[in-house]
Amino acid sequence: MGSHAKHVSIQSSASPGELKSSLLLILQRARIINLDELELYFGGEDVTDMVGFNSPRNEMEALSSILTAIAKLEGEHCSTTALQELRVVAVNSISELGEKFKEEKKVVTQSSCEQEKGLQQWGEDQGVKSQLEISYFEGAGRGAVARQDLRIGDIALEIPLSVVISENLVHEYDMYSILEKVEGMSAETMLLLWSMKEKHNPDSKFKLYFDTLPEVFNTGLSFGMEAIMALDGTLLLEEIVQAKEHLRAQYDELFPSLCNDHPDVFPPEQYRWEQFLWACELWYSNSMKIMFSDGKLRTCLIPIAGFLNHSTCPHIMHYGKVDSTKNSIKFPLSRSCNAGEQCFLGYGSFSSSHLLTFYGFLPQLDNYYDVIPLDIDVASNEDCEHTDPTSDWTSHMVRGTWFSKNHGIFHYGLPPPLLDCMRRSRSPFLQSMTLTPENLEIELEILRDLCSMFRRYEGWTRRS
Ligand SMILES: C[S@@+](CC[C@H](N)C(=O)[O-])C[C@H]1O[C@@H](n2cnc3c(N)ncnc32)[C@H](O)[C@@H]1O
Repeated sequence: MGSHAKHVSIQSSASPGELKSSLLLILQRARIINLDELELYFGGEDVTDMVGFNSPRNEMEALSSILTAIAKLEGEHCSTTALQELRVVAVNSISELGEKFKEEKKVVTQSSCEQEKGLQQWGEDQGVKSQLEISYFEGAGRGAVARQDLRIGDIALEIPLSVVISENLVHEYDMYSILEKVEGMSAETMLLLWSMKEKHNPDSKFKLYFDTLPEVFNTGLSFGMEAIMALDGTLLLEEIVQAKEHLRAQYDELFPSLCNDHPDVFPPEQYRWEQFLWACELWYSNSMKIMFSDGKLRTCLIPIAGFLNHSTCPHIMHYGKVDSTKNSIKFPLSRSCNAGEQCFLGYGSFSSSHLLTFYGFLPQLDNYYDVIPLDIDVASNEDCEHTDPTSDWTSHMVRGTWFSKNHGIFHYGLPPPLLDCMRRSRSPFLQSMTLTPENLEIELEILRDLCSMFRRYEGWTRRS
């Protein structure tokens, strides 16, 4: 790390070129600080491999952290022209990144959004502050569009807690006294059962919200026979089948007994399996995890914010915490969004199979989180743990080698911890990766091992 711990000094008379170079030096360090576990795994053994671009997420987080540091310095009265100019260079870099990883979605002009407008109006009457309006987009349903030019730090949306659907709400309903006695009942399941019934309540406070929800979600959980047949033999189908089996078991544990024991509270016609699945899809694809002022993380449905679509390089990244002074949830911008442009949220670092199973869409751009887990017999690789502290990963995976920076010998675009583990299983006392005949022999063995391992996934790769 030695050479990376240097200070970066910026002259007040720095030229634009010098400012760009300074930003790059700071950015190289910020990228490392903001690496996530997956990026560390695929990154390399040496931090110098990770000072370059790692992923849109890492780049956005790194640039945002630089802006935060600049704002902090300015707050401490260190405001200088050089600092302000550095800020401009960082903001421009974020815009360039946004352009490069832009999600292209066309507005469907012929679809009216009367119901959505009604919900927006209801929200605003309840104290929602919104800089967004709703439109339909090709292949993505509704999405939110900036009403005016929005800059970094602007609040695109602010939702008071009074219109957020969270576990506290269920406590006010008669089903709560029944559900709280059911062993193993979670707050999420209570909310799910509550939403199945509330959807049909003509007097619900959330009637306008329920009216805007799709009748059909089309996530992987409700894929029809044709899609299932097409996915035969894939890891994706395995994920979908497992998720569905889990939900079915959960449903069978609760029904029909709840309906039999309390038909007035759980009318059988509102608690069929298809309706349960609809509610699961609603919660999987529309809920957000929010940190409340008491420090508890709660799964919530947030009307209006639920119209925001996902992007790999979103405008809104840092959300999910209740502002205790305002008792609201704010959605601030991490990159600017021009008037008329769709404003995207980051749902999380999900693989495409997860997005398809639980949200029903595939991202347009390359997904850095698409990984294939590998089963490696760790028992025969015990030496890995003792000889090298950097190889203590217990699970291994691969992803598209085009994401990798290093394709040369000893690397092959594959994750270093995986190769390391395989090398040590072949030669526990291997010292270095030098071009000796012995090492090359080991490399050949490893490549053969990899070939046979990947052959097991051939069915999957041929289909994907
Ligand atoms: C929170 S909702 C967003 C609003 C949604 N488009 C609607 O009309 O209700 C999440 C759902 O939006 C869709 N979606 C979100 N991001 C998308 C994207 N980038 N491309 C396509 N569909 C997307 C998926 O159907 C997903 O399940």
